[in-house]
Amino acid sequence: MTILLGSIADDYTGASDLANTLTKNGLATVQTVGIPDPSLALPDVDAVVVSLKIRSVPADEAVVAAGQAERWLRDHGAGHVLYKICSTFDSTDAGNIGPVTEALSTAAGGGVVLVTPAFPETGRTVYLGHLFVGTEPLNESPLKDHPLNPMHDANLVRVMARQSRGRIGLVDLATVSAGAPAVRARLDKLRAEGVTAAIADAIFERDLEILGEAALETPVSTAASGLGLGLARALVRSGRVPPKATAAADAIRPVGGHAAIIAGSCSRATLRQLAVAEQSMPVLRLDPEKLLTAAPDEISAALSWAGERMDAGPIIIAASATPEAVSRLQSRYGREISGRAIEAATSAIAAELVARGVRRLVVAGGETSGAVVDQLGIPAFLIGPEIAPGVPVLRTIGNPQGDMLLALKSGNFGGEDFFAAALSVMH
Ligand SMILES: Nc1ncnc2c1ncn2[C@@H]1O[C@H](COP(=O)(O)OP(=O)(O)O)[C@@H](O)[C@H]1O
Ligand SMILES: O=C(O)[C@@H](O)C(=O)COP(=O)(O)O
Repeated sequence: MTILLGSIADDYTGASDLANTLTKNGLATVQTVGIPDPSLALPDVDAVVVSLKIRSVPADEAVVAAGQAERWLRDHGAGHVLYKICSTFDSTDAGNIGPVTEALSTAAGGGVVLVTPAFPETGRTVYLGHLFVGTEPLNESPLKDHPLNPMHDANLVRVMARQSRGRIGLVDLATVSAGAPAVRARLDKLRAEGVTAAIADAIFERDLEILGEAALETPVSTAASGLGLGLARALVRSGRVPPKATAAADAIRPVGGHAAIIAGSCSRATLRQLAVAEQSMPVLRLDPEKLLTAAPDEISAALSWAGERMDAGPIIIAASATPEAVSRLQSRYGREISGRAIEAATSAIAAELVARGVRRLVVAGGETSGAVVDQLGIPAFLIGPEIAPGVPVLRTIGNPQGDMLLALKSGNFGGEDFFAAALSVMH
């Protein structure tokens, strides 16, 4: 297999979001969970997105994992490697967006790395280095209350500088609007000034097309799905993408079995989606404190509840809680400990539901999805049709439990009827 574009995603929902964008923009794409085992039969694709679960781990761990994935992607032909981060730049000051970007750039021979979380289709825009989520600056958006990576600064040049050894520059909107040659000239100037990475403004898709064209001439970029759109379109325009039969129809073939939804995201969007779904589906609200203090009991109670309802239709099990409840729990038990314990419990519940016949599974939350997919041991996914911007249907490849359909929903994504919409295309 020789690929044109490689990506390392810092979480699994983000990986499926990017794989969806690449597929929609003309690249046959597969999502792998970690570096694929050589025995795994992958289809012939233009792009591979290696999903890692490194968004919230110590930066040095993330650097090692991303470096191994980069080598695999380069060995399989990738001329450009995109480090897929969150469109809301989720990371703390000790986060790894800076360190991983620097390590990938060094491995590829240096230069200025273009960095942009812009993803206009989901309302993420960047102006003068400041990230907006819809109409709100990042630090006033719901991301200020994220359970693991609360975001308190919308100025990404500053955020990235706090995580980086090198200097961080800006490619402003006026330069982007002037076209790819102007962006290249700006990167050359920044490089001469000793800058190692630059936040790029982008508001419209055409900005991302320009940035994609400029980035494709460099070995590494760091971005959300928006730049994926630009890179994919630039590759297609270059005539280097061989024609292929579309795999979307194959990816959506029915799998039968029971259907379940597991939610660990505490985002405003997920809380609303749960409230809406509660009107038409059985929803079990887990007791988050019990998941920390008496997990086996709470898990087996949840499984009995599910067992009584699964034959009749889809069920939802959620740990999700309001920002106030999350912060109460965290102040008692610690942020990291609460998050990891709840992930362990939700993934244990998901695995047991699959053992009892669930074959269609929707997971809400990036960290939660990572924990669930790891627990199930799924090695890779084909990309099916889009349910909502950034969320495709996924079909397992090489799954020990047999073929399953999944949707890994980023906490912030999807309309208020997302859960019903997802199940309506997963049969
Ligand atoms: N009630 C709760 N209290 C505290 N933390 C929670 C609660 N419910 C879920 N969590 C944790 O919050 C984190 C949510 O992150 P994630 O799954 O990535 O969602 P999102 O996609 O919204 O960022 C996970 O670590 C999850 O275990
Ligand atoms: O870029 C995005 O916003 C998503 O692809 C993503 O990574 C979201 O992260 P989670 O909300 O943690 O799933």
